[in-house]
Amino acid sequence: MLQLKGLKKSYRGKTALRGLDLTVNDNEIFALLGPTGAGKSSTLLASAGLIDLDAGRVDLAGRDVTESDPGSRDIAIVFEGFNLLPVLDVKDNIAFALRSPAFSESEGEISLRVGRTAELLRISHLLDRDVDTLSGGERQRVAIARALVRRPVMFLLDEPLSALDLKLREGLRAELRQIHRQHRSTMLYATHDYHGAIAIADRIGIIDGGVIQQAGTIEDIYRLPANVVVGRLVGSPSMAFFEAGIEDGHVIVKGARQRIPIGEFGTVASGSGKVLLGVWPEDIEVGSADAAGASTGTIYAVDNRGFERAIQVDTSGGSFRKVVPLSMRFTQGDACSFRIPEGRGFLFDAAGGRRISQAEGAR
Ligand SMILES: Nc1ncnc2c1ncn2[C@@H]1O[C@H](COP(=O)(O)OP(=O)(O)OP(=O)(O)O)[C@@H](O)[C@H]1O
Repeated sequence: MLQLKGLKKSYRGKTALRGLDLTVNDNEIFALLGPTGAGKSSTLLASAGLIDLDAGRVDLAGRDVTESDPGSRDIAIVFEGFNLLPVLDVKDNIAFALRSPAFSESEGEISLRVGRTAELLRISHLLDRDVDTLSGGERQRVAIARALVRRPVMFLLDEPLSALDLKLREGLRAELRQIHRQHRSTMLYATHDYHGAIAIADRIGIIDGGVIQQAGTIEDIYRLPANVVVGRLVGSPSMAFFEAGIEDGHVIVKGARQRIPIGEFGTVASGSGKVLLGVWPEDIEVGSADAAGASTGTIYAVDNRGFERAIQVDTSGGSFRKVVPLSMRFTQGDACSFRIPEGRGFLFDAAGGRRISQAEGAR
């Protein structure tokens, strides 16, 4: 549905996109997950034709639209700021795009479509209200209705839910999925919220530094994370990294007791030298300080979540965060043990951050 090739964009010398490639398939919800300044908005704006690119090509539904103006692209975009028109009431805001010269609908048809869309988003009771009297959540629904009513071939949603409280966010996310199922629409959803991305998306693209670092299902990414950037942006908590070295066919983690045979990581591109050992925190075993054969660390922080505890463990090779059951009664400053089970973990180039081991994480 959408294919971006080699997109480059700088704003007054500040590079936002550095040769970005991305494919969004027909009928999928694709989440663009990345930190602030990663290039998410620029990617969406470029797809919609709202910024001029320095280089690259945008194909929409099999057609090269790189030089086409935004109005002819049949894309609807919902921004974080909602972009509603304060002088119009809700129903005229929703109807706004349908009254443009690109549509030739009668007022009767427009009213019917606005009514149906409002029902879908449960805002029928708000149709006569001025938009500046609405709550943030209501405004967001109106903004989505306004995009949806056009039935575009594709939706671009830029952090559409970040201004809402958790409950509203979860509710609207479920509704977006529902709308997606009913309309079989294609959505590109930009967010910096990991939980939000995995909850809504069929596939995810990890974006940082103006390029897609990795794209795939969340399972694919967990199984074989492409690089350190991906490890740091995926997971909750994200991947743990330990400074390590390869010596005599073993991976030796700085300050730790374990010597892990290199064979456990599959084929490894480099036979010696400094590496980073990345492990999903769920795979790390932690226990009391006296556990036999384990390495030791210190509990730096404990975050009690009522039904579980999130701990941060400092070790000589690096620190990591992990969720443990409440029955593990760690307190700040305690010593603890940690162990990386066999067959878990990935090796990354210490300088460039690229994954150099080939074995999939056994999950
Ligand atoms: N109009 C602009 N003028 C100058 N620099 C800009 C402009 N728009 C974006 N940038 C810069 O380009 C880079 C990418 O910005 P972009 O808005 O695409 O990132 P983002 O991932 O959407 O970030 P956020 O999550 O904060 O919205 C950032 O460094 C940003 O400061």
